[in-house]
Amino acid sequence: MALPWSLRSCLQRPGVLRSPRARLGGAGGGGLILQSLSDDVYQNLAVEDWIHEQVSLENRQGAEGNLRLMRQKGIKLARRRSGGGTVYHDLGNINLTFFTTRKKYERMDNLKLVVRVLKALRPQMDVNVTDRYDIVLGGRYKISGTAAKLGRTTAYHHCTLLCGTDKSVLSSVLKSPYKGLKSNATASVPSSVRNLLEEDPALTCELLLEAIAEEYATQHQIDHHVTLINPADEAVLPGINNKTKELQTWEWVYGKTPKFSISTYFDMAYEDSVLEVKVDMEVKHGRIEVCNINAPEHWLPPGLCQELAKSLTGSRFCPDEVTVLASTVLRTCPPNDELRNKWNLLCENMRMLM
Ligand SMILES: Nc1ncnc2c1ncn2[C@@H]1O[C@H](COP(=O)(O)OC(=O)CCCC[C@@H]2CCSS2)[C@@H](O)[C@H]1O
Repeated sequence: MALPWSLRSCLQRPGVLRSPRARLGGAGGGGLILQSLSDDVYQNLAVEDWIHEQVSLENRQGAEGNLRLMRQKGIKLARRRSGGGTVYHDLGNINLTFFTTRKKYERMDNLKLVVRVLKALRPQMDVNVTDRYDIVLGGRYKISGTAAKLGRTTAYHHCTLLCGTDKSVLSSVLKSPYKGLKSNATASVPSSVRNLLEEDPALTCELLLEAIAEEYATQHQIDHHVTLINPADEAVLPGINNKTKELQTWEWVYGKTPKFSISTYFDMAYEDSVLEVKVDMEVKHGRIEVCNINAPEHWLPPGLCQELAKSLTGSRFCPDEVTVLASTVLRTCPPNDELRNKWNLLCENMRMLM
């Protein structure tokens, strides 16, 4: 079974995520090509899970990307259940999911199908599958990334296909703002990316989806008909909305983040001076386990820095938590306007770290 889909802008970490347009093609015997009507990453990931789990039962990921920029731009963060690195999705990116039995799971065959379609559409186009299952254009520009999930008896392989994605957003949100970030998480492998539309403006997502579905049907000798699915339709996919909700929980999106540490500093402009603040944090499963904040002693009493560090310890690595904790600590602080201004400035800078 094959499922193509695209997503509204979002960043997808391994271990979760997805977007709008989707189709799937069936494997062996009968087969099916589905296309998701939704561009919501959580709904589309839920459909994948749902389909995978219906056939059998049976994953880890990193803390990459610029979360602050994503919040500013309204880009959602999702975690998928498969492996691989962090990828960016928007409506200019096609996602294809190939569901098979575990025995018939063969990523190279699926990717070759996509390459065959591209070569049939544009014979001059130099597209190849690399040994790490990327599809590259001109020998170096990535147009597709791959990830997979293997169950006991079933499996799925999914891949992206960059058609007309906003590359400047892609590269800016994937760049970590932390200079001193260390983690044992599986790191992404950054590549130079390219859109198929840059090669030929006629290669739209619609045209590509149609051609891939057609080739899939021919290769698997199944009906060419593409079945549209609504990932909110409980009648067709019982339990799907709970799955979608689960994929949106803090516990799933952030709580599964492997341990990482940040050792950084920021400069704060206060009146006529610039102050350097040093911050060290260890974060496990999305919660701050160790926190040290060092601001110049002549500027803010060390006790106040320690108070903030203490209250952040054990809390979620999330700017909203800083706001709540900061106002709680502020209530115990002497009613001194200068001190309060400095405190607010420090807290705002701590928020911006997250
Ligand atoms: N959408 C998209 N397509 C292709 N390449 C991308 C994309 N977004 C980012 N990148 C580039 O790939 C690297 C990460 O490469 P890396 O090889 O580390 O990870 C992947 O490719 C994972 C692919 C997951 C595919 C799933 C299929 C359906 S939903 S998500 C990143 O730093 C960018 O340079």
